[in-house]
Amino acid sequence: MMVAEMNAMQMSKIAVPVIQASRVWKQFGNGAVTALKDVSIDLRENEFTAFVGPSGCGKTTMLRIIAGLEHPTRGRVSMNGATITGPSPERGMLFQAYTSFPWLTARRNVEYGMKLLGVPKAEREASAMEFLRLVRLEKVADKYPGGFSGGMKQRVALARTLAQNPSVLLMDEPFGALDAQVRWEMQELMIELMERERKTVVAVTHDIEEAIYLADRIVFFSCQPGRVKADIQVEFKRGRRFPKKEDLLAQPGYTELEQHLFAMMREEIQAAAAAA
Ligand SMILES: Nc1ncnc2c1ncn2[C@@H]1O[C@H](COP(=O)(O)OP(=O)(O)OP(=O)(O)O)[C@@H](O)[C@H]1O
Repeated sequence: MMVAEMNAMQMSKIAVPVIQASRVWKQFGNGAVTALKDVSIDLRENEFTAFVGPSGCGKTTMLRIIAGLEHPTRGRVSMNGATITGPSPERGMLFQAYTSFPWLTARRNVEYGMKLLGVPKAEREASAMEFLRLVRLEKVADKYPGGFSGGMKQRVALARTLAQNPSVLLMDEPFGALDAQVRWEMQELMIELMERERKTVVAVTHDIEEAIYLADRIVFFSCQPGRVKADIQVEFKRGRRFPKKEDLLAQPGYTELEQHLFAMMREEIQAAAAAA
């Protein structure tokens, strides 16, 4: 096979959309609120996409539609060509609120989803420990999360979601409730997981710095109604992910992208204030 052909094949494999949202509208309250207006987004395999934008511009609604927790009023969202009609273990969801069960140990929390999927006991026990090791909680595997810090609880939730082996991971402000240092540690852990697990990830975040650090691509939503204002490939990373956050900050192009995103955010906030 010729090199050029191989490259074309590899390219098409890399570019294949896992999730395709086409011309999605979402209205609430019998049309009183248009949360999304004609939004089309393709999410590609092993790509980390951040949904960014001011409050109330439809980021969470779009994420919930991809999860199958909401249905579009118009338009279609599909995964690998099949229309999404409801939640599926193929699409794991991680919320801001810690979603671990306090009455189960960390290990049982991680096993829980696998149990629902019918994974045999021995396999789920081994797998739970593997994922707890991955999020560095193996030493507290048999403790109850009630006594854990926020970061630890969120790592239990992350391990539980990953243990179900979703090909798409959807995160709604996953680190929003954590303090700055823990948030930073979680972001670096996410980079490590992306390299190891090769998932397609979408994260809603208000934090521009977090979006630039984690994402290969940033979809910026504008408000009233929610639309895609900009779809930005984070070109300056040139496909690399940075295990240490400070290494990214030193890259040429970082500051320009940050300034651009802040300027768009200001524009949107001012437009919303003028419309109010
Ligand atoms: N279940 C619902 N019923 C009525 N209106 C809703 C519902 N869910 C969302 N909305 C409205 O849809 C719009 C978009 O909300 P959404 O939560 O998707 O925005 P967001 O960008 O994620 O905001 P935030 O960043 O504050 O979470 C808002 O005006 C919101 O009030």
